[in-house]
Amino acid sequence: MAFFTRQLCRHFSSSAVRNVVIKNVTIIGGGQMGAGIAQVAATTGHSVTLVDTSDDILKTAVKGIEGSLKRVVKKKFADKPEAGEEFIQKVLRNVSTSTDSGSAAQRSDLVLEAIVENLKIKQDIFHQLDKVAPEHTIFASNTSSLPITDIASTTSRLDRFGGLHFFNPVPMMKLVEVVATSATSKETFDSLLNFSKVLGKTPVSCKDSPGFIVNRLLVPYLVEAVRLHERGHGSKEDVDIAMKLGAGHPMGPFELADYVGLDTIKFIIDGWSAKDPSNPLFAPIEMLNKLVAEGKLGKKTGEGFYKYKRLIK
Ligand SMILES: CCCCCCC[C@H](O)CC(=O)SCCNC(=O)CCNC(=O)[C@H](O)C(C)(C)COP(=O)([O-])OP(=O)([O-])OC[C@H]1O[C@@H](n2cnc3c(N)ncnc32)[C@H](O)[C@@H]1OP(=O)([O-])[O-]
Ligand SMILES: NC(=O)c1ccc[n+]([C@@H]2O[C@H](COP(=O)([O-])OP(=O)(O)OC[C@H]3O[C@@H](n4cnc5c(N)ncnc54)[C@H](O)[C@@H]3O)[C@@H](O)[C@H]2O)c1
Repeated sequence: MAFFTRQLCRHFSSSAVRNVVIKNVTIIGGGQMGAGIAQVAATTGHSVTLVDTSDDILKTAVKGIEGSLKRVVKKKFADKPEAGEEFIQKVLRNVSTSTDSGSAAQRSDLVLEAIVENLKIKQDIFHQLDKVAPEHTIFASNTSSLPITDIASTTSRLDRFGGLHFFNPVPMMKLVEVVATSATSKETFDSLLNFSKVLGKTPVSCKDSPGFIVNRLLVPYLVEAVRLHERGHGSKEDVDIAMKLGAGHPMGPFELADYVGLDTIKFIIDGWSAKDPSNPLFAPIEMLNKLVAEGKLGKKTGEGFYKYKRLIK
């Protein structure tokens, strides 16, 4: 009963919070996803603070954003290099960096987390930020596989908490899965939906179910590709060619796994296996575990299933 009363109070205390127009955004985690989301949010005129654990990581993240903007500009401003450079500088002026998530959150309409796929770490950070962020501030996670309800559970703003699941590479991929838990308010959900549209993305609505829509279908596919190869039924190269030319995918499953990051894929499979240990789909995958143990995490470290000359960042 006490728990129920507490939940009701939370809903009442925030009933004054209407649709939040998101202008100031804090993004926690300046890795592949956080940097990509920061880029898109800054390009669409938002004021973005990108937070990570060290200035060196943040420097690399901003360099990555600049590199990605150069690729965009090469096409968009093909005949006007000066206008292209001006565009890049304008976008970069919208991005600031910080190693202090607390002070960044104090100035934010939205705090979006894109850190390592680990429930405890995500819970801890939101628990801390909940104490300092303004009442109207919406919290969201970019998790690939963890229940938003579990991540939100360490905060007192269950009605102002949702999922915003972007896809890699963020500047190119049009989809955002907008996830509502049973406690997410309609105002919060609408604000997140609207934010996704302002970023130029196409949002779809998802329930807080494992893997939402895309990963619930993509992860079993990827896992089966690796097992097929482990059984000796096809080389990595042939599996990738087959899925590109036979199924029209832009990348084969091994290329995609390297692109996403093998550590992230291992976190997802291990997490789902812990929740559903008898499901053979999520049993350990020897080849994947070995590569992760060796620090071969895919394109971001220069080697995964394949070797890469050029790193992502
Ligand atoms: C396995 C999954 C398991 C689950 C794991 C969870 C994952 C997660 O939760 C969900 C996901 O994200 S799932 C993953 C979902 N993701 C997928 O499924 C991705 C599937 N792959 C693809 O859609 C395409 O291969 C790409 C769009 C990545 C590249 O296109 P391409 O034609 O094959 O190769 P290209 O020639 O290199 O690039 C062409 C042009 O694209 C542009 N551009 C590219 N990157 C850019 C960037 N970062 N910035 C700016 N621009 C960028 C640029 O204009 C470039 O021209 P440039 O002249 O070279 O500068
Ligand atoms: N890689 C993908 O294709 C993809 C796609 C969609 C969603 N996601 C999800 O996005 C999240 C991030 O994935 P990624 O691929 O960008 O990972 P990444 O390893 O590239 O980046 C994670 C970043 O978070 C930083 N970080 C870790 N703990 C932190 C903390 N306490 N405070 C601040 N920064 C911290 C790390 O230093 C790193 O820079 C994960 O939850 C992942 O499941 C990944």
